[in-house]
Amino acid sequence: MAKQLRQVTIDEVAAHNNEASLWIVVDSKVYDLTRFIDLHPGGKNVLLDGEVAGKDVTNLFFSLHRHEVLLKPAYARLQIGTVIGQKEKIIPRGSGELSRVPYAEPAWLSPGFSSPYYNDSHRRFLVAVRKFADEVVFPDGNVQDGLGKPPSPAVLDKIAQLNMNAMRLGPGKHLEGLTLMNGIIKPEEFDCFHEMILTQELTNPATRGYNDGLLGGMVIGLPAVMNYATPQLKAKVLPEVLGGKKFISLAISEAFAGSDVAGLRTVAKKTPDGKHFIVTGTKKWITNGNFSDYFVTPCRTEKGLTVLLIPRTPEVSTKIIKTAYSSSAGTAHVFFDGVKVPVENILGPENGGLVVILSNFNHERWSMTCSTVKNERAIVAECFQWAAQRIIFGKPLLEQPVIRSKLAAMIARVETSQNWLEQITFQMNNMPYKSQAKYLAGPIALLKMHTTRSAQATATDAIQLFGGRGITQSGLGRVIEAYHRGVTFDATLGGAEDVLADLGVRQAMKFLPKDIRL
Ligand code: HEM
Repeated sequence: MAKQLRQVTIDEVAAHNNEASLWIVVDSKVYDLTRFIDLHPGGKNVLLDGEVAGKDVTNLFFSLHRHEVLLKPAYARLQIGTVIGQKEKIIPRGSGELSRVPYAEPAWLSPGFSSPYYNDSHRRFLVAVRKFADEVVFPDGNVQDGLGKPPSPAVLDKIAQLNMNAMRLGPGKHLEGLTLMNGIIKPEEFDCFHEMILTQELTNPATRGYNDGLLGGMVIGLPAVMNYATPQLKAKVLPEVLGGKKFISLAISEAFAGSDVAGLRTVAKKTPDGKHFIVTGTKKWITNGNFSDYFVTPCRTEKGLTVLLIPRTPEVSTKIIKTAYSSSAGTAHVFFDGVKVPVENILGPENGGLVVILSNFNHERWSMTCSTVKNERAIVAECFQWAAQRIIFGKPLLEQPVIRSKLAAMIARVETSQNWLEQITFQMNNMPYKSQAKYLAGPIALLKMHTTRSAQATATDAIQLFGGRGITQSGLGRVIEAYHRGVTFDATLGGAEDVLADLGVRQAMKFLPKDIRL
């Protein structure tokens, strides 16, 4: 039965001002902290201070804690009543709702703005996905990311039931006949902007490892199966993976070679009867590798590179690699010790695997950029709110011109990234797939380089704004701390910034006419 809350006067609160009975008021709510004094993570003395015990400490409380502290059931139950004549003033964003903080949402969701790229189906879709993320995904992420465990099976099941796995691979034939997000959108309506929304809404700046654990391996690995596997192999693997029953990862990088795929050393040797390959080698930094059932693996073969779909067998073993973010991502070493793989598992042309790898990169980098921009925006909003509520030298941080200048730079960076991302997404919606490899490989590489550089600059600025809180894993700056640690993954996975910068310009050089001069 719900606890009956009392109506209390401010004078009554004031009488409970010592260790024997300690009450406080935060935003019209009366809390009895008597039995909490010794349990308070911030210590006992601060609660017994003459300016705190028996007082309305709303401003002080919010200068030291995130609002979420009061919403946690363990702490919410400390409330015993409300102050007569007062009303709650601090309203958190509800599940599925938009943020009211300026620049916390992209322009198309901001009051008064319109956009040529989005219609009502995108808005409906965003609200449904955001509600699902708020209620199902993020609560799981907050727990599992801390424990270093992959997303819970129950969450992955729900994701699969809504056909989100299929949607995360973008528009296309694989969506035909599926009920998407309980029917909120039809398969034929689904476009790259819906995919962008889905990718962005499932990501959370506070749980970067978990975000990748949420089947990042599938997003970057399964397209190679969809585009290059035999019909028989597709018929077996796609339903298993899209249905959330089996997991897949893209196993390219090795200790010897990262972005330099020509240097790969994993070898696949054909058996004398020509029916199998025997694969030997080690892959490194494989996202989701630790819990994957399938590995999309480029190997050296007689005359080049061949991409194989390698199922987990006793000859395949995996080991977690501890990285700066959570092991939720399942980042692993993958060891192939003489694995027998049928030739039917070749993806794309034998000895022509480079095409498979390169064609995969565009979608991979684009989807990573979607997440980077979303998380950077969330950090801009954290900083805006903090600058408004942090009182220093008697006034809010936001009153300082230097702070407004920092915020201006952050806003300009995220808006630039978002607008470029939308422009490229529009091209993806309208350009035939084959032309995309020709025209978009360069721009997507430069876009990813730009967004991760910008995101890193924002992470650094955010730490300056939050000070020590921004490098602390709990409390007010916990999102900033996690973001700052995780943003380097954005800048590294899918191609390091310098490699992408170089690729972008080299692609443009192909279009530079030889017959022009200044
Ligand atoms: C309902 C009442 C309160 C609850 C449930 C509560 C809970 C917490 C929790 C969970 C933390 C750990 C850090 C975090 O997760 O934010 C904390 C830290 C702290 N709390 Fe409280 N608290 C309460 C009231 C107060 C009050 C009235 C003060 C007044 C000064 C206070 C001062 C502090 C301080 C100084 C810290 C350490 C902050 C830091 O290290 O940055 N708390 N509190």
